[in-house]
Amino acid sequence: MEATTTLTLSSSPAIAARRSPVRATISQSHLRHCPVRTSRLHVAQSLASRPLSSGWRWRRRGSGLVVRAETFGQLTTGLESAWNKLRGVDVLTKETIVEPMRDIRRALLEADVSLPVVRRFVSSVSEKALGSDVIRGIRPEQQLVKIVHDELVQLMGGEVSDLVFAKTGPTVILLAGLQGVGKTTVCAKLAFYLKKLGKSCMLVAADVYRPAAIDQLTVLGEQVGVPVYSEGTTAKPAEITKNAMEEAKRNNIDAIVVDTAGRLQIDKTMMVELKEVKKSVNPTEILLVVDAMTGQEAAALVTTFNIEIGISGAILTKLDGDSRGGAALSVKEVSGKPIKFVGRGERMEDLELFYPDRMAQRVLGMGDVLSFVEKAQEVVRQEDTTELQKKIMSAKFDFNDFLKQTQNVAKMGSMSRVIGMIPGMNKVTPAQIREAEKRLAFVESMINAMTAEEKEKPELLAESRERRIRVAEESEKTEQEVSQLVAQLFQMRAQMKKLMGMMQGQEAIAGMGDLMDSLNADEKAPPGTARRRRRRSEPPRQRELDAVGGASRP
Ligand SMILES: Nc1nc2c(ncn2[C@@H]2O[C@H](COP(=O)(O)OP(=O)(O)OP(=O)(O)O)[C@@H](O)[C@H]2O)c(=O)[nH]1
Repeated sequence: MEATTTLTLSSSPAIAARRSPVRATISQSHLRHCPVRTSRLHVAQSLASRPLSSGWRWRRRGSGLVVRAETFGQLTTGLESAWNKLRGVDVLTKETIVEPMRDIRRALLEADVSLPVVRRFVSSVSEKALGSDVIRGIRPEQQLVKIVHDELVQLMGGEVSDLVFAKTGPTVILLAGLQGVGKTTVCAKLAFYLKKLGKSCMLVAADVYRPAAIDQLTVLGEQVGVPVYSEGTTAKPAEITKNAMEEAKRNNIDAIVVDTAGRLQIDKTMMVELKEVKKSVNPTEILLVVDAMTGQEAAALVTTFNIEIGISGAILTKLDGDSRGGAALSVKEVSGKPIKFVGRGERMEDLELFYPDRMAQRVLGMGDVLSFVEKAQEVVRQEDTTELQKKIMSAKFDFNDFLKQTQNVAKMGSMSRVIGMIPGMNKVTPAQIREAEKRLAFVESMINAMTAEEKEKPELLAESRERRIRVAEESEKTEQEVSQLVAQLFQMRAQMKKLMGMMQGQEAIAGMGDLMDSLNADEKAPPGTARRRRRRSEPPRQRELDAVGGASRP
């Protein structure tokens, strides 16, 4: 009997509104020989007897593998092998760039960038590499990285292409796209984005073929706090949109976002309908929503829609999935239309403007500091930061602060996304990210078992073994794990204060307080025996530092 794996096709909230998760058993051999992407969609489709959006998630039970590749991970690695070929080379010549350019070509093709685009890109980079002057102190591989970076930025449109707003009357944003790419979700995300800009917004349910689409839009509209205009499934989309426009004018609404029906593939009816809507309200923006995981196919779709109805740009969804980057790199070059936004998750805040330069940095594994700072500024209020700095400098950083910081990171997006924005962290593997997420949940469970006083005064836990035992019992952890957590907090206090002190030019603080000593002593001594006091200056036991996950050695 062939080994089988049970797949739980858990669905995302929006799909859950339409159908329950689907469970299936599939043979290992079937999974083994299918590339992940195909088997995921193949499995989903064979089970659900209809093509599903790639918004489904799947994971094998037991010792299975959580399938989640990193956006651009493969492309970044492929490009890196190009730079590595230039190690020891002193100047870029026709001969020395042959191998690196072959690597770049292969990396782009594997990222599902269309061949004509790859050919043009490689020839442009080669020309610039050979034409570039040797700059003193700049290594050839650094020169090539810079040339590739600039070419990637140009390939993706050069600069950000923001939403265009109507000069008078409501701005009309018409969304089109195939089934399941994320149009309805993007409608709500756009409303969320417009509200952040201080603009009033109304959603329009013009997808009259799927009653669930109207319900879904209504639910999402409530979630974002914007009205949803609909006339059910009997009226024509053009009529609905026209009436919605009148309603928006009456209520002085700044922008309306129109959700339209998706199809499995482009069909005449869909195009005729979109042309009628366009004629009835003359939209300010017609944006095609495409799934980043469809690679160069997305670029072809944008071209077709642009020829058929004329579009002003594209919105790339599911960039948080295992997209290889081909869509992001191909759309502008193939269709001539810019990507205006990217979706990086299912939450309403997971829609952001598309910055070609930042995307190029991520592709090159340089992180995305600007987005990181913007995200941090969105979730962390200035006064909280000032308050936090004071607490750090007075070594009063407590478990409430710890919890607040972890929650702020969570608000910035998934751990993999936050890490992806930090330069040099692109080497962090999905397994390490999952480990970090697990560790965070583990720590939060212990903190949540503490009393408000203990969170504010961790010294109480350091001084009282009974308290630590109670927290361990309530959080179903061991006393040792609670002790390690408390020890880590004191480590963090010292390191953060030292770091802050160095940044402000102050002297690093003296060693850890007695509390660490009493804590360490407890660890060693069997329960109930007297505590051994340690000298103040003695650094925390290496085991504590190791327990902090390899914290800096004394
Ligand atoms: N991971 C991820 N999922 C997304 C993103 N955008 C949308 N989704 C999910 O994709 C699935 C389909 O989204 P919908 O908005 O229903 O797609 P649609 O194009 O309106 O689908 P139809 O109404 O059938 O045409 C949902 O589960 C969404 O939560 C994204 O950026 N990342």
